[in-house]
Amino acid sequence: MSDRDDLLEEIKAKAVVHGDFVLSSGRRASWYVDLRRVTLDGAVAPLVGRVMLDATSDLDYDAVGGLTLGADPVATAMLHAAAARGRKLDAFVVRKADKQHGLQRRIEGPDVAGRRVLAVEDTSTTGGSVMTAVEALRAAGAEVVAVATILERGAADRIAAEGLEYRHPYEVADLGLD
Ligand SMILES: O=P(O)(O)OC[C@H]1O[C@H](OP(=O)(O)OP(=O)(O)O)[C@H](O)[C@@H]1O
Ligand SMILES: O=C(O)c1cc(=O)[nH]c(=O)[nH]1
Repeated sequence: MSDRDDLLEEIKAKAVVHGDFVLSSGRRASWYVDLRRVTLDGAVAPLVGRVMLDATSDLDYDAVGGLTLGADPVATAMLHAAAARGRKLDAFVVRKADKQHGLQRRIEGPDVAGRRVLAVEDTSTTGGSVMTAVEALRAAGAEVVAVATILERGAADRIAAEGLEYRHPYEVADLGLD
């Protein structure tokens, strides 16, 4: 089995939940994929990092992150997987709102200004969250080379309309859901 196959089995076993849910966008859905249950699982997080690095291996970027909270463990998993492969990859966290005290930074971590960065998510439904991160990154002077999410749930058209490359190792059909 490949890393991609192994991670898919972990997602199906641990993250898919059926019920009546309100999504981030306010839409309702009869199923939810709680990817935090895999991205924060100590046995599975290294797999997340490798799969996301493999899905973006042809892209040139040296920092990765997105809108807190779902994006954070994805970014750090990639950082550690890259380190295990002998590659330095920084991570960053985009706050949902400006911080009012301390250094008042919207984007935490090593500076992204002038750098080629990858904007990540755990899943994207409307693309609203990841585009919030993209806008904050551009405002901070970063060049966003692409968007990458573990599971594409419906955001592909919006991300394409923004002229952004979009990588996602899995889509809804892979989970047997629609
Ligand atoms: O493509 P979208 O319509 O924006 O939906 C996807 C977003 O929803 C979830 O986060 P949520 O807003 O629940 O917040 P959290 O990451 O802080 O848990 C998920 O982690 C994505 O960030
Ligand atoms: O759209 C969302 O808010 C959403 C959908 C989903 O399947 N998982 C998740 O964490 N958020």
